Amino acid sequence: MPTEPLSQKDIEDRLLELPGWSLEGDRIARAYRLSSHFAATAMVVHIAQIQDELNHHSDLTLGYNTLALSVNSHDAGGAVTEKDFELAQRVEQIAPGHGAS
Ligand SMILES: C[C@H](O)[C@H](O)[C@H]1CNC2=NC(N)=NC(=O)C2=N1
Repeated sequence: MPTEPLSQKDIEDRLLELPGWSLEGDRIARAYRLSSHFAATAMVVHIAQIQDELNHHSDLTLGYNTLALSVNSHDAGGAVTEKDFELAQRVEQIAPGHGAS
């Protein structure tokens, strides 16, 4: 996967395909709400599995029934790259199965 920084335009274009995700400073981010603390915790574990598979790791904050992710690429000097969007896509794919919204 390329690790070059994406342009502002590329980031905005890709965010259009990821409802709920936004640019927060130099990171892409999204929060999810779940039905319970256990459901949120289970999704964290699933995300951890994906992150290890991709070797790309978000900052992930677990609340009572919420979780919040933000990610950029320190490999690219803290810029947003394709890898960040790949992780976001993968998390979006599993979110419905966890009842996350
Ligand atoms: C050595 C290893 O490939 C790097 O530290 C990986 C691991 N996980 C990572 N996660 C994120 N978010 N950004 C990175 O640049 C990154 N780099």
